Amino acid sequence: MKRPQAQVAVLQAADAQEDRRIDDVAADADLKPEAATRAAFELEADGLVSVAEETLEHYELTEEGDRYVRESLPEQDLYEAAIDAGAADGPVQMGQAIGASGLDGGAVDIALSNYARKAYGEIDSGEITANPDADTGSDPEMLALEAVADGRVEDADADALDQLERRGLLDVREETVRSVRLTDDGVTALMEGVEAAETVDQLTPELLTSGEWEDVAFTEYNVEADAEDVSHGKEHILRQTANRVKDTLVGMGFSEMEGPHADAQFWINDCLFMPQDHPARTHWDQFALEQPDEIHDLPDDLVERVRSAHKEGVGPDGEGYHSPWTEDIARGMDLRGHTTSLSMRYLSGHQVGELDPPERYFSVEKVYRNDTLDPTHLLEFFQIEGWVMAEDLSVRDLMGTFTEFYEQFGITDLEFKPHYNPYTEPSFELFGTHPETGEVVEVGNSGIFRDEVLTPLGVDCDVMAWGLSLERLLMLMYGFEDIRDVHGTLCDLELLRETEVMR
Ligand SMILES: N[C@@H](Cc1ccccc1)C(=O)O
Repeated sequence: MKRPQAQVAVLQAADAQEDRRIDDVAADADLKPEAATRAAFELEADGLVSVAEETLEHYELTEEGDRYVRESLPEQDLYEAAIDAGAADGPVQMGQAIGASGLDGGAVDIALSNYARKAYGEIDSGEITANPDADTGSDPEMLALEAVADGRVEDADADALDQLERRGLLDVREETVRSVRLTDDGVTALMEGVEAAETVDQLTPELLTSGEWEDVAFTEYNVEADAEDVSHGKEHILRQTANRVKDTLVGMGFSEMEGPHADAQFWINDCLFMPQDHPARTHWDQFALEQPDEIHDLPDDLVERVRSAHKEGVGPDGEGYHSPWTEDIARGMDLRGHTTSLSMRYLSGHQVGELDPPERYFSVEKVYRNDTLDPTHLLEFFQIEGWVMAEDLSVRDLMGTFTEFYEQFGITDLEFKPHYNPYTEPSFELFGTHPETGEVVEVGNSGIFRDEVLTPLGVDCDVMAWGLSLERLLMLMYGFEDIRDVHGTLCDLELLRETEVMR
């Protein structure tokens, strides 16, 4: 039988009686560990060897752990000092015990919290007692520290090891170890004789520069052979989904809007008929900018019409809030709390010129809100903004658009709830069902712009609009339960690596 050189070497180095670690096999076979691993997987696919995998844990004391094992744990020091101060007979002043223990700085807090946890005694309103029965000499955590230091991890108590890891006294590193063993077929193959095929299994720089590559025969690929995982960079799932959303909307006839992340309150709030003295004004809890603190280029004619809508109202009866309004406030700069600021810029005709209905625009862009972090909120998220301008739009058009859009992502159980926005009437919130928890999750907000918004913008037909959350869409598509696993500083890299892309 002819086999590539690396496979022959692994076959010859493997044993039928015992598992041999791939690293040892590689050393005997004079191969790099990766090459030996690959050859082993290829041989395994043909039934000539078996490959076993084992996860080994390596324990190592941290610098702090190492110090304690040579001296003592801070809580042991505190206990000794408390006993000396008479705390076994009744409460004594904590300051006295701490002073006598010689502990200072962060060590005091460490001592106190572990002292109480281990029931070495009690700490209450500045006084400390010592439990005379506490056996601090055989503290399980100290014993475990000693076991690790002496290379006898197997003697250590598992709970104590966990606790040491939590206290940062111990580092645990996992290693996957693979070993190979010859199968009966492998033994037979060796007995019948295995020769190295004159094939090349790797294209090397030498082959390329010498030109030899033209004459050699290459080993066939076995695309089914198991192989070692290599985690490489890939597009983030959120970015992938954002691009898919964009493609979907373009497919539905929309064009993309773009515009500033930091924008004037004018575009974020005033154009949306949110009174400057009204609580709704800050309902997204926008972040204000200190530098620059105001925008310079606002269109005068539009500013005038928006001012008038706020102060004098709109329409023959001048309906509206008749609220105070100053341009100074409108010029203030915020991080946008929604991308409806972009919709205002485009609808005003100042971005792409006069619009001729029907028109459809969208954006998939970041927005910023001073929310409280929790499983469904971050301080920033991607909003899928969109609007359709046409004659005679109704709520059915809005619902139909959402149904069509979400269907493309496999979401077919949308629910709508009447809602309030200062700038749309009617307004609707959208909900979907989380595939894992079964909970009904809000995914977006929508409505038909009020005349008080459209008239100053110079739009005289209907406009329906929405802001949907890309992250919530992702949660419904993939079943993620905590948005912090997906992005932000706490994200779970393993989850992101392993999540399969949906198309
Ligand atoms: N701006 C709204 C979404 C929305 C946009 C346009 C019309 C209606 C609602 C939000 O952030 O929730």
